[in-house]
Amino acid sequence: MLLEARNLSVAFGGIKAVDEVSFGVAPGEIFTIIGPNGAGKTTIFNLVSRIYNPTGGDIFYGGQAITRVAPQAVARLGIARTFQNIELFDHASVVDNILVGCHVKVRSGILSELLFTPGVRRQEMEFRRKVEEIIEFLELEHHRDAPIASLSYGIRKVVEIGRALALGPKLLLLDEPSSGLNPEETEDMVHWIRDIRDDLGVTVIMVEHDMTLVRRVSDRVLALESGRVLALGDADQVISDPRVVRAYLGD
Ligand SMILES: Nc1ncnc2c1ncn2[C@@H]1O[C@H](COP(=O)(O)OP(=O)(O)OP(=O)(O)O)[C@@H](O)[C@H]1O
Repeated sequence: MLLEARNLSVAFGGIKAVDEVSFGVAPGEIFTIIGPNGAGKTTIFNLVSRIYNPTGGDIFYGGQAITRVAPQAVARLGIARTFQNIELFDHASVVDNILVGCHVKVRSGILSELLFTPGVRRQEMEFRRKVEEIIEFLELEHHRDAPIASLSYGIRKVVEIGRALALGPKLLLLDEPSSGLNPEETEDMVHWIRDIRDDLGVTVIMVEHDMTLVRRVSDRVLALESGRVLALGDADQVISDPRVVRAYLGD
């Protein structure tokens, strides 16, 4: 397994947002977490990306426990994410926003960065090349120099994915990739998610409400309700599970 959660729990003021949740994600899988509002989906992302500390259980990545490592260390290990509400620099260009993603991974000292040593310069060139590759991959050429604020919501979501890819991740966490998108943009998103896995070999875990998207791209699905596992398995099987249908209808 590339990522494994074992009996993962977190409580906020006595409320168990995530309660003894266990699941594993295999390399190359597209794994989706579904569930009604407040079920604990984003909280699981915040636990994996180490924004929250669990109150119980463990998280393993490539067999190594990451339950207590710092968020920056998680990024360096190759776990990247996007957010439910896009978090980009609105007045910077597409190129510059994606470039930020490259810098998350570097550890060159502040002094060598200030002096702009040959090593740093080489690295900067390498980053620029990487950004161009991502821009081409995500077909953002037309928007490369545009400030984020001037772009449609759909394009911004793709840029945010580009920034996450700049980290060179093995695992990509996508928080509601279709939220705020129109049907045409959602259709494009289906293709981006598949291409990221098929062409770049990146394992994807996503949180998603749009069941058409979930069904079309997911290998396996984890359904949560009130912080607990309701169902886990094949996408079609979980989506049509009567307990899952009931949980959504009660939402
Ligand atoms: N930092 C926090 N402090 C207090 N409560 C929190 C915190 N983060 C999450 N929660 C609570 O944990 C529960 C799960 O929230 P979470 O955001 O994970 O749900 P979700 O399944 O992602 O919902 P949605 O579909 O609405 O995004 C909710 O009751 C929420 O209020």
